[in-house]
Amino acid sequence: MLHTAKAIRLATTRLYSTAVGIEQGKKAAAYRAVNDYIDSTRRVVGIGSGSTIRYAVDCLRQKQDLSHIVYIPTSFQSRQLIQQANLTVGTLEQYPRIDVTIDGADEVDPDLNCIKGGGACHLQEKIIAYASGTVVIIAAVSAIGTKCNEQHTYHFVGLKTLFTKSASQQWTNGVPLEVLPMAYSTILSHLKEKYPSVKASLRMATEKAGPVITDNGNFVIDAHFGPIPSPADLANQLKLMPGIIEVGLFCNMVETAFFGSADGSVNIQAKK
Ligand SMILES: O=C(CO)[C@H](O)[C@H](O)COP(=O)(O)O
Repeated sequence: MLHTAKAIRLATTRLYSTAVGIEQGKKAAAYRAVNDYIDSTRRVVGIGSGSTIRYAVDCLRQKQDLSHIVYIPTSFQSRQLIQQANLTVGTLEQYPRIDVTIDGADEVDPDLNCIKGGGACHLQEKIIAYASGTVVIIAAVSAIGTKCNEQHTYHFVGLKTLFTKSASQQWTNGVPLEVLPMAYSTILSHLKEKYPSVKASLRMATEKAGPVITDNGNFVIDAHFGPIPSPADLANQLKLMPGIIEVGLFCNMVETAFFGSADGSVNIQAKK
């Protein structure tokens, strides 16, 4: 009994310190990216979505000399973050071209191709990234623990990490595909036929009955293809399937990725 209580205490402490370490890593990456990339010469800055971007907005909020910058959000969450920090929100309609965008990622490969869309925001994120002169990614270098999102609790080891061979080795929840609701079932069927080993499912909500609905009123399919040696080819193939609106593979878009560790150090990877 005593042993069990001690084991639970130990496990809780470890989990807590790991979670704290992950947050420290996210913060270190975000602050470094802001300090390296956002100065007073910037006019229009894109703000990604997710948990790591919160630290970037927090850092931007504290910079007095950046008050002229207009921030373009990539989601409802992102717009709220900008507004709550009393920063200026703009739209893509007003500012079709963006100087630089900072965003998070679920997995990044050595060529800085990313899997994104863990928060189901990848359609707007990709539009904003494509409109940006420069895209930088921020993430914790490694994460051991649990992460909750709308769909379910993820158990992962080394989720945010540079991987060595090909995309989709750490992020095994699948490549997020934003799909038109009327097409989801036929897309699942086409995916199975075209990629027999794929594990694909409709992302379900936890705080509501039924599927996750994106900010754009669509559904999300998570399609796990196993390791992806050529992410750009896969993304292009998937985009040809009617009903798939956007694929959570961001290829050849990122200039620099910042991976933060619990000790505050940041591993910076630049596009080769
Ligand atoms: O692509 C995203 C949302 O669609 C996020 O940027 C990605 O999931 C990373 O999120 P987090 O910073 O919470 O780890």
